[in-house]
Amino acid sequence: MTTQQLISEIKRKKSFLCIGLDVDLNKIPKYLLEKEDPIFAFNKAIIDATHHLCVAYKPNTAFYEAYGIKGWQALEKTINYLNKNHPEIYTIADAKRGDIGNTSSMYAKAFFEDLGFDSVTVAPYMGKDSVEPFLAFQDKHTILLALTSNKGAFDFQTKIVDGTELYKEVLKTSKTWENSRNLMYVVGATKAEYLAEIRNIIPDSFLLVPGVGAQGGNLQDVCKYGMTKNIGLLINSSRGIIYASQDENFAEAAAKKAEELQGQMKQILQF
Ligand SMILES: O=c1ccn([C@@H]2O[C@H](COP(=O)(O)O)[C@@H](O)[C@H]2O)c(=O)[nH]1
Repeated sequence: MTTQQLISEIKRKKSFLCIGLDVDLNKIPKYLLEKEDPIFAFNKAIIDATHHLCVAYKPNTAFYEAYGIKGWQALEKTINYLNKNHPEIYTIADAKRGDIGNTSSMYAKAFFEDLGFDSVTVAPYMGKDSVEPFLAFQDKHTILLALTSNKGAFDFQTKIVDGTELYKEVLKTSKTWENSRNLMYVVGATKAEYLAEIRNIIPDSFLLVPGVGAQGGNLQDVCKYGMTKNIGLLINSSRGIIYASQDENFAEAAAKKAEELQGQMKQILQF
């Protein structure tokens, strides 16, 4: 999906909500465990109930890899279901990959060609040659970790290196890489106070913003400092939406939570 198509969808749905599909078998309703593929059954119910409220879904691959071959099959079924039934919805493989060039090429092939995701999250630590194999794919996005939502972000990302914070160096340097138009960046909602400075460096790039809901980030603050004329934000909530209830009504409860966030987004987009 192109950036322009994503922007059109955001405007059409009046939503820049991304729902995280982080399926933990200990947290889903017990009756689903009887199904042949409980993870996919859960995802399908969540997608069916929420697809009109969001513009993106983000499965974090850890939650699938943790269940071995069955988990990977459930991930494949989920992305196939989305691409077949909701091709207008943007998909993010939150996999945080990145390695030497030839290995990164294989990661890119796995997520973009084999699974058919629109984007994948990538760690910038190994530098240009570890990221460019992802950027080589046309109409696919590479979402680079910039300033993450966790406390550990202060261990390295905000450290001053050669007179500038490391995360700012990631933003500045990555703009010079081949096909950098295919870049988006992760900035945690818990780091909203950094967004004004981030926007000075990357005024137009899309940001994937996890950390509202369970991690305590604030939607209004993120929008105040991070929104661009083309919105430029995908706000992710995972646990805050998908685990709204553990009863049989879990999908409706998730839709209610998603609707609350989408309602706030709709209001913000009016101004
Ligand atoms: O900085 C980051 C990068 C990625 N994540 C991921 O986003 C979701 C957040 O889930 P919640 O349940 O809404 O807290 C999860 O998959 C994280 O691994 C992040 O939180 N922060």
